[in-house]
Amino acid sequence: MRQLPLCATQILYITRSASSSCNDDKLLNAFRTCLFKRLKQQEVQPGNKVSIIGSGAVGMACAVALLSKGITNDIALYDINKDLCTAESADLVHGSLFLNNCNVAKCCDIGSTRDSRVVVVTSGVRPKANEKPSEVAQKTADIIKCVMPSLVKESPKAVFIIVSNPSDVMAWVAHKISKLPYERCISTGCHLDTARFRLFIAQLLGVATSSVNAFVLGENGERSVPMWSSVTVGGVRLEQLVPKIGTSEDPMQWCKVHKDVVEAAAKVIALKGYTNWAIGHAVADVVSAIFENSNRILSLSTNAKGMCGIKDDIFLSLPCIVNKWGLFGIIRPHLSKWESNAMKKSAEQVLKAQCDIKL
Ligand SMILES: NC(=O)c1ccc[n+]([C@@H]2O[C@H](COP(=O)([O-])OP(=O)(O)OC[C@H]3O[C@@H](n4cnc5c(N)ncnc54)[C@H](O)[C@@H]3O)[C@@H](O)[C@H]2O)c1
Repeated sequence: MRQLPLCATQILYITRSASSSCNDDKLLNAFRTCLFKRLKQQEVQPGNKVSIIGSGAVGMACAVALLSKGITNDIALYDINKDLCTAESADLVHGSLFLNNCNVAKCCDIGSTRDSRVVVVTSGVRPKANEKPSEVAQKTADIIKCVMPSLVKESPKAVFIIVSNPSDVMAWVAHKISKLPYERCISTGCHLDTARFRLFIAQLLGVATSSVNAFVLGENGERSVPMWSSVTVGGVRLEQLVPKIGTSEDPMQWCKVHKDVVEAAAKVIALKGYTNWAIGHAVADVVSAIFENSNRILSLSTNAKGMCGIKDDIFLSLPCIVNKWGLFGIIRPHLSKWESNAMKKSAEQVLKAQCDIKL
């Protein structure tokens, strides 16, 4: 039996009073507080300019997804490798006729990213053979530390989406360096892991990916947490059919689906050296949720302190309400005992990686 959160007790108290109904303001406010933590709303940059930092495989996949889906027609590319940046922007802008008359500016200096509505940070390094993950993380953190102050100076009201890996730790580095408010400094976190999770379940069941409702939360990596207790297909909770779903006691061993999610990127990297297309679409989806002021709920990495029993300032994926302000709120997940333990391990993993970074 899961414990009721404090605000749920408050709801019970209010409903005991006469004539309360679900459109009662007091009751609704208590209910919203129970469901999600609300973040602040601050002035944001108008327009639809998206700056992409890093014109490598991921940066360009983001650009192509944003342009081909018509999410923006105004992109600025910035990369320390000026030739690559010049070539990629020219190659894309040659397709302007087919891409909403798009403008793809190459930025020889960070100044050209000025007044971006969204800044997508993909600059990083690819791991060399035998290089430790902590070494790659430190090199990437040094890049984030180097670019963030100027990016924020040029676009102080932009929403920053950190994609560079390890993305939870890099979003924390970006926040520490920039002091941006949490609602405007996020990482794609487990948004792609969630998409893969929904896809793999859908493939097994023979239904559309969009008809599987599910979330992967926690660390973006091996310690991500599949929310088996809330997976629904056509309104049916899978846990009702397989009570121990996802755990070691599950006779159907659905945990293999999550193993596939965790190993998905490595399998692609083993064959082509990197992943880019799916993350490009995941980023474009987050940007569209912002531009459309959609209030859609996506699994993004944000400061998780105070949620799910987490006591440290760490970035982890939680179901986030996304709108024009960036993050509008964070859903308070109701976790099973198994999920709660897994979240704790996820948090420990991120904290350990974070402590290894020299800021
Ligand atoms: N979050 C996710 O789910 C996810 C998925 C895939 C890849 N990634 C990460 O995205 C990042 C980029 O991957 P990639 O395959 O595009 O790598 P890449 O090597 O192809 O591109 C990285 C680019 O960053 C540029 N760069 C380096 N230092 C810079 C600086 N100081 N300023 C501007 N640009 C700089 C490089 O010149 C390079 O062009 C990596 O950290 C990767 O691990 C994250």
